[in-house]
Amino acid sequence: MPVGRGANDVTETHQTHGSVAPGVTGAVGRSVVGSPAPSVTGAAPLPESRDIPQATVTRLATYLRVLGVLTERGTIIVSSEELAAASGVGSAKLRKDLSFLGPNGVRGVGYDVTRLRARIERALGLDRGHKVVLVGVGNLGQALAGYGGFGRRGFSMVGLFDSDPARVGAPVGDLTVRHVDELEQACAELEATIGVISTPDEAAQEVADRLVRAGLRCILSFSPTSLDVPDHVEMRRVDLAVEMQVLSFNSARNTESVPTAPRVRIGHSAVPSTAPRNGSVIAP
Ligand SMILES: NC(=O)c1ccc[n+]([C@@H]2O[C@H](COP(=O)([O-])OP(=O)(O)OC[C@H]3O[C@@H](n4cnc5c(N)ncnc54)[C@H](O)[C@@H]3O)[C@@H](O)[C@H]2O)c1
Repeated sequence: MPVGRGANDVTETHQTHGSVAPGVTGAVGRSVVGSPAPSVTGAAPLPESRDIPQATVTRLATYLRVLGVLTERGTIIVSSEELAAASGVGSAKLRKDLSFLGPNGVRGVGYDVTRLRARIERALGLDRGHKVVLVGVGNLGQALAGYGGFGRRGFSMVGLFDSDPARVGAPVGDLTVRHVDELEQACAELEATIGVISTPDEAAQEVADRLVRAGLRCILSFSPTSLDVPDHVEMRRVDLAVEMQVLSFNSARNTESVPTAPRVRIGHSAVPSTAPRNGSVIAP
C-alpha cells in the first residue's frame, strides 16, 4: 500500500474529512484533528523550541522532508506507521517526537499532512524563511549554490562571497559572486540569517569572525576545523567524512547481527513493523 492517502483514498469516517479534502494543495484550513482547528499561523501554542531535544529536532527535519514529498503527491492523511517507515524511525519514536508539538493526528485516522508540515515548520522556525549567504564559492560552494532544493525548504540563497578576484563577478545561478570584503555590509542589506562557510580550512575561522561581525547568529560550516564563535551564535558543522566513518562503524557492527533489512519507499509497500532504524529510506 502506498504511504499516505490522497483525497480519494481517505476512507475512514471522520467529521472533519470533508473539510480536509479541498486543502490538498492549498491552505491548511481545517484539520482532521478536531474542531475548531487552528490555522497555520494561528495554531495552538507550541512548546519552546529549546525544550525539544536536539535528536528530535533532527528527526523533525526528516519528517518534514517526507511530508514534503507526500504533499507533492497529493496525500492528505498519513498514518504514524507510514510516516515512521518512510522516515526510517520506529512509529513509537515518531509519536513521541511529534508529541513535542502538542496534539497532532487522530488515533485510527492519522495526521493531516499539510497541518503537520506547518506545525513542524513553525517549531523549526522555518515559517519565517531564511536568507542564506555562502562564503567560499569553489567546488563545494558552487555545488551548494546551484542546488535548487534549499529554496523549496525555506532557505533562499541571497549572497555568494569569495576572496579570489578570478571568482568575484562570476555568475553562479541567479547570483553574482561578490568580494568577501563586502560581506558585513551585504549581510545587513540582504537581511541574511544563516551563513555557510565553504572555504579552505585555514580561512574558516576568519570567515566565521566576519559572519559574526555581520550579525549572523546561525553558521553552518563545512570545514572540519573547530571554530570559535560567541555563545549567542549557533554553529553547526557538516563533515561528510565523519558521516561515512559512522556508516562504516555501523555497517561493521551490524554485518553479523542484522539480516538484510527491507527498504521502505514512499509509493511502494510500507512495512511499518520492520522499518529500518538507520537514516531515511525515502526514495530519491
Ligand atoms: N564537510 C564536508 O563534507 C566537505 C566536503 C567537501 C569539502 N569540504 C571542505 O570545504 C572546503 C572547500 O572545499 P572546496 O573543494 O570547495 O575548495 P575550493 O578550493 O574549490 O574552494 C574554496 C573557495 O574558498 C575561497 N576562499 C579562500 N579563502 C577565502 C576567504 N578568506 N574568504 C572567502 N573565500 C575564500 C577560494 O577562493 C575558493 O573559491 C574545504 O576546506 C573542504 O575541507 C567539506
